[in-house]
Amino acid sequence: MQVHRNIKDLPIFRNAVITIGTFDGVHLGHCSIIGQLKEVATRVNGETVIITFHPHPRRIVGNEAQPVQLLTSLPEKIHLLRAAGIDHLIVVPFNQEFAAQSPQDYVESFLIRHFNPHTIIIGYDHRFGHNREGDFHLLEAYAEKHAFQLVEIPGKLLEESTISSTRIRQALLQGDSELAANLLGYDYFFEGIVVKGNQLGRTLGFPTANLQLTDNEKLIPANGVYAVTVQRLNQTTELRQHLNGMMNIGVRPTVDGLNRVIEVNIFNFDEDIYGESLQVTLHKRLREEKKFDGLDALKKQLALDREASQSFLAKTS
Ligand SMILES: Cc1cc2nc3c(=O)[nH]c(=O)nc-3n(C[C@H](O)[C@H](O)[C@H](O)COP(=O)(O)O)c2cc1C
Ligand SMILES: Nc1ncnc2c1ncn2[C@@H]1O[C@H](COP(=O)(O)OP(=O)(O)O)[C@@H](O)[C@H]1O
Repeated sequence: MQVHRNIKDLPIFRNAVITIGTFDGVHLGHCSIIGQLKEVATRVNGETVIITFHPHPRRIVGNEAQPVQLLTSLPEKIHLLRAAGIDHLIVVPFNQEFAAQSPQDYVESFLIRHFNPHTIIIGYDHRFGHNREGDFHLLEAYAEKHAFQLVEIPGKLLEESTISSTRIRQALLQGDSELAANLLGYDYFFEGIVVKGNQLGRTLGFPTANLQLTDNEKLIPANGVYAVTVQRLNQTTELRQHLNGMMNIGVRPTVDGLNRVIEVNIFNFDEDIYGESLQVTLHKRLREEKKFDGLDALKKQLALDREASQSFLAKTS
């Protein structure tokens, strides 16, 4: 897959079969659109082209008090789309100027001029241009004159599909990581750098790597204890070491209850990994975070959590 970030420097596409969207999460709903894109491209001997925007448009033109938290960082999205077998990904820098284009300019000066589409596959509710005034009907008006095919993803399919980035975000925020995984088609993951905590973990017999997420727009799932796998990247060899563990997301009411932290205890592991980067995949939420009556009670629970996590991971690996 070729990734293009400069609209002014695009190749000439062969029968571009295009879809447009933010594709946050690259979930199963997105995958069915990608399947359709590939099918058409094969039939017309064309290339599959996805146009996406970065930053997320809702971060630029949205008026939400809480900025939208994302399921995938840009590098993760690129990785997932590459794995899905797309030929070209165009990452359009989304800014006020791009958002302010009239819908007519968007179609003529952006879509047609730069992509000369053979086919555009788009949801019936897709909106574009200033104030999201452009819609499917406007594209239809251009289709004949500029000789491109317009394929509508039927509204019925979109409405009946229970898969949406919003629903997956809600599932993760409510602690339903299994539902999220069923809709994503993979287990949710994030990446972080190991930072110093208050060095209490090792005295409990459960050292925990405290993580600072690499991408601060990434969604942090609900507080609680999770069975996880960890990928540790060896910077020199670029090999990934796969490890099992358990993770707590929360404020640790037993010890301080102040800041929200993400911390992972890795099983059968004893190395100093401060400053390293870990990718953590959530496999199951085991329980809520609780306030224990002292550190001994917490330690006993951690031993039970380790058993629960190990037995869950043994079943799934
Ligand atoms: C799997 C796991 C579950 C945890 N569950 C709780 C909990 O329910 N309540 C709590 O107060 N702290 C919980 N903790 C956090 C511990 O209090 C924390 O790891 C300990 O204070 C060490 O902190 P440090 O890494 O800053 O040294 C949990 C930690 C892990 C790794
Ligand atoms: N099994 C393990 N799981 C997680 N971290 C470990 C483990 N063994 C050693 N470590 C190292 O110890 C650190 C965690 O120890 P801890 O006492 O909890 O300190 P901190 O409060 O700084 O996180 C990790 O950042 C890592 O460098």
